[in-house]
Amino acid sequence: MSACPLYGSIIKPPSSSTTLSLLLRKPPLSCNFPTLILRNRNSIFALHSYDAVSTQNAIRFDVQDSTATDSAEVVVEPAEAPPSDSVVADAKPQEKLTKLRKKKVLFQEDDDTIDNRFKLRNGREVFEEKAYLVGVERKGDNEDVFGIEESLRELEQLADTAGLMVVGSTYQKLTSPNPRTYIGSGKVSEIKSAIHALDVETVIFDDELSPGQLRNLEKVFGGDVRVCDRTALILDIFNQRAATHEASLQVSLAQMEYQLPRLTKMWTHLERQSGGKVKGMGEKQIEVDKRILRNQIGALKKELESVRKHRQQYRNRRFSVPVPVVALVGYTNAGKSTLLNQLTGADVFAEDKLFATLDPTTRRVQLKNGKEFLLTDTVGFIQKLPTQLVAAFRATLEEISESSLLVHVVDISHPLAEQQINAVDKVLLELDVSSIPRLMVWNKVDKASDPQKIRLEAENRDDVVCISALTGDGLPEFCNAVQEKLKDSMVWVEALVPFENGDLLSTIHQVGMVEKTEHTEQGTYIKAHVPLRFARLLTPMRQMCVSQS
Ligand SMILES: Nc1nc2c(ncn2[C@@H]2O[C@H](COP(=O)(O)OP(=O)(O)OP(=O)(O)O)[C@@H](O)[C@H]2O)c(=O)[nH]1
Ligand SMILES: [Mg+2]
Repeated sequence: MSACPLYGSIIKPPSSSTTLSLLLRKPPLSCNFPTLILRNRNSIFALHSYDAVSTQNAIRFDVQDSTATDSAEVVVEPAEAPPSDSVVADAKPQEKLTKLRKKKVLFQEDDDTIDNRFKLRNGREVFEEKAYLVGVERKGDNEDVFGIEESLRELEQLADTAGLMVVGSTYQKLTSPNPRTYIGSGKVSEIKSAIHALDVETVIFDDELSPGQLRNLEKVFGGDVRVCDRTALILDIFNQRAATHEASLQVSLAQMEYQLPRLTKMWTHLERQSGGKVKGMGEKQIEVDKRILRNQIGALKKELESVRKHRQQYRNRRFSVPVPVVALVGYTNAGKSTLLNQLTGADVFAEDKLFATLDPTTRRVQLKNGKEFLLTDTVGFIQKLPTQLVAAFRATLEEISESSLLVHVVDISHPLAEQQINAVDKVLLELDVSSIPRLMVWNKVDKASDPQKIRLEAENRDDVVCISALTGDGLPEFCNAVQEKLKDSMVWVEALVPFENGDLLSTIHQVGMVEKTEHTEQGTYIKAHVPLRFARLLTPMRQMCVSQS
């Protein structure tokens, strides 16, 4: 069995001599099913997380053991056994344990303080860790349009969404981040003082840290402080929020790909033992761990592929009824789900948190004039979106690439609305969807400081509609604009539909834009804009029409 390279620390002491109630802080990149091995002078015993009460960011193990003492050492292993060619497979249990990183159980807080820090969020118990945020403002960097303070504010929102309690933040102006520690040595000392003064448990960096930076910072801050970056935090939020099998697979894949280059960390103590040289057991173990992880990544990709095939079949079935599909895209928290709920009476989870939605939801929008279209809600975007996530969510985002129209929902009341628009455009560019027509929607007009000014500005531009998804203001105009835009993506047909194809005629009315119908002896003569896929169906009737004229 191989050790999990990233793990939590014990944050709650045994509460009585007979019941050992341990809270294992779950790291952002923890294994899904860790085994906890508790070892003291007298005994070694293993627990599996499925025996445990799982909270969003902590796992509670309740065990009956009167021999447990506060000097117990704790290690965490993944539950699954490695492939049989693993070099550690034959090692004796005792030896294996010595290879694992050990941690002293530290009991610093009493039960009451700890219990107060459990908060109920969305019906789940979350342990509020104390977090400290750190950013770097690059001197003369015009690309960093968000500005460091705004970027840190967004990071705070992300931390809050993940269930952390932000107790402080700091940033430093640098030409470029320090390759060893991301920030300069003076700043490192300042953060170390803040860690002690504020009892900080997690330090979060606003940019993705290299594996080396992560390792060095963990070393200077000390073993009990968890160091993570924006990417790990976003991955953690996605992990917490993944509700479907497909979303879970996608997040696990992204997490493992993030983890792969960072695997060295676990074995640094072995490297030290071998006199600082990276040869020997530690190195072999890294290779084994990397191979195991690569195998798991391969298996996950295969499983995702089969899930995708199912989804494709479902989508093909949906396309057999040629209702145009409109995809809602936009920055996280812009109001996409609220808009879908308002228009369709759907019950998609919408809240003032980042990444409320992970899975695409599609609902039918029926208009008063009898027309209809399908509206798809998608995962929100964010600046500095981890590339692993974009890649892993490509399947989900296929919903976007196969739609007839993209509706870009913008929170126009946000002070950085323009920067958010640019961040979304950047992701859309990566997704290669430039050929799909777009409609821009300025949402939350009710919340803007000067709604009238916003409305006037929108009127001067022909590609923007102002709405309030919350109050329903502007929704009829939105539906009209969607229809007009859809018309642009349709093709013009003139066809003679025989009377026996009455169903077809009503579908044309449903999905297309009918300009004229005329009953003739041979059937109904129709002039309309219809979706391209549908136009193909009508080809024989179009020829009939030509031969008639
Ligand atoms: N005042 C106001 N609040 C709104 C409006 N539309 C949405 N909201 C609020 O904004 C927050 C985010 O809304 P969601 O619909 O969850 O946003 P989303 O774009 O789906 O977010 P993600 O799923 O995270 O990408 C919620 O608290 C909504 O109530 C609006 O028109 N006006
Ligand atoms: Mg949403």
